[in-house]
Parts: sequence; structure tokens; C-alpha cells
Amino acid sequence: MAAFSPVAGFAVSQDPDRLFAQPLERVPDFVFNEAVVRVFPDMIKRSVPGYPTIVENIGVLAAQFAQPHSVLYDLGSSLGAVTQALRRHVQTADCRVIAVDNSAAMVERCSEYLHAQDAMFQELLPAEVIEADILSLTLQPTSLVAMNFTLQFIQPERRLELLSRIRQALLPGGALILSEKLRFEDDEQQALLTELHIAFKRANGYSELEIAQKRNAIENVMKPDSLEQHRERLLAAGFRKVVPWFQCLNFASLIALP
Ligand SMILES: Nc1ncnc2c1ncn2[C@@H]1O[C@H](C[S@+](CC[C@H]([NH3+])C(=O)[O-])CC(=O)[O-])[C@@H](O)[C@H]1O
Ligand SMILES: O=C(O)C(=O)Cc1ccccc1
Repeated sequence: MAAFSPVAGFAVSQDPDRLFAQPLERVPDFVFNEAVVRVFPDMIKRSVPGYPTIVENIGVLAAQFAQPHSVLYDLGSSLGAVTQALRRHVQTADCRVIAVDNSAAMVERCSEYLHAQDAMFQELLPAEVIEADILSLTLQPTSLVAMNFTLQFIQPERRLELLSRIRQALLPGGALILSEKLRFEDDEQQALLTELHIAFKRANGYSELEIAQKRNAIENVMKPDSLEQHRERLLAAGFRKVVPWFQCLNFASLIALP
């Protein structure tokens, strides 16, 4: 089903996420395929506490860091929610947005959304989406890099090199905005916030079976780090300052300054 969205200004997929509603004999590893694309807006809103607030405010924050005549990156863009927030909020002269994702299904739908926006609104920042692995992407000089829940899907041993390349590409006055699910080193805190996240999902209509099967699907592909690991790795990558600006349960967003 597609419904008109007053925020996006055009029809977006509104299919409810029922991907894990039926018992599966074997739960396959989670992949960002066509089936996920169809339900993605519903899935991420019902699964990530604070997601709409984070996305909208990335636009607000980005407007403070965007430098004239520069590129803004949305790395792991999925359907381009962050790209759209950047286009709505950033008014800095001669900026353009490059969204990147390695899922062909995501890129195809994201591109449709961007073209629909181009057709409906004037004076939006130019935006393009490219299908690429962010680990092998050459970054242009950039004033703003957003990675909204993407780093957690990168192999842990490659995270530092990626952040180092982002740091090297960042212009003075720019920033990286990094949102991630967090893990906690204190067992009691980890258990409490995991339980509260499950309560959040339950309150959003997910059954115990859906919650359990989704957990199995993501456990091999999504590896959260602790806030301390993020901070240390960002400093090791050459960032000089790490400032958390949002946390809701076990989901957080950080600003890292070059
Ligand atoms: N190596 C990679 N290269 C490029 N893309 C990748 C890679 N690995 C994973 N991805 C992509 O990163 C995205 C992660 S979702 C981001 C949500 C979005 N930012 C949002 O604000 O709506 C987060 C989530 O679903 O929890 C997917 O689209 C992957 O295809
Ligand atoms: O669903 C979860 O439990 C998550 O932690 C986040 C998520 C959201 C969307 C796709 C994959 C993971």
C-alpha cells in the first residue's frame, strides 16, 4: 500500500512489517532486500525508539555544520529519510547531498523518492543516491557525514578504517553525526535496557514471536558497540571531540568533531 505523506510530500510505502510474524523453521540472517524495503518505514519506526526525532534533528544539526560549496553524505541511506531531512533543513549555498547504500532494492526505491521530491519542490538541495559499499567509496571533501544506524552493520574490524577515512574527508567546521544501537558493559544496565526495548516493540504491536525471530535474524549481522568503544574509536580515528546529543533507551546519536 502507498499513502500520501504530508511530510515527504508524496506517496511512501506504508506496508506494515509482518516479516517475522509466522514461525520460521530456520530464521535466515537479516538482509536489506525487496521484502524489507516494502515494510522498512514501518519497521524502523516501530523498532528504533526515537527514530523520527533523530532523523528530523539530523537536519537541524546539519544546518549548523554545512559549509558552502560542499558535499553532505548520508552513508547507509536506506530509503533516504536522512537525505530528505538534510534537503528540508540545510540552506547553505551550493551544498549537495550524496546518499550511499549497497542494497540495490533500497537504492532503487530511494531514487524514486528523491525524483518525486525534485518534481514537487523547488529550491531543494540537489541530491543523488549511489549504490556502493561505503567501505570502498572514495569520499569527496565533505562538511557533514551522517551515518544513521549504519556502522553497526559494518564488520567490527573495519569500523576504524572507515571512520578514519571519514575524518580525513571532513572539512574544518564540519561534523560526523553517528547514530547507533548501544551495548552496555554493565550487565544490569544491558539487561534493563534490552527489556525496555522489548517493551517498546511490544507496545508498537510486535508479538513475542516477531521480537524473538527478528533478534535471531539480526544477531549475526548487527553488532552494537558500547558508548565507550565508540568514543575511543572516534578519537583513534582522529576526531577531537565526541558529544552525545540524543539517547532513547539503547539507541543513541553522537556528534563527532574533526
Ligand atoms: N557496507 C555498506 N555500504 C553501504 N550501505 C550499507 C553497508 N552495510 C549496510 N548498509 C546499509 O545500511 C542501511 C542500514 S539501515 C539505515 C537507516 C537509514 N540511515 C535511515 O535513517 O532511515 C539501519 C537499520 O535498518 O537498522 C541499510 O540500508 C543497508 O543496506
Ligand atoms: O529491530 C531491532 O531490534 C533493532 O535493533 C533495529 C533494527 C531496525 C531495523 C532493521 C534492523 C535492525
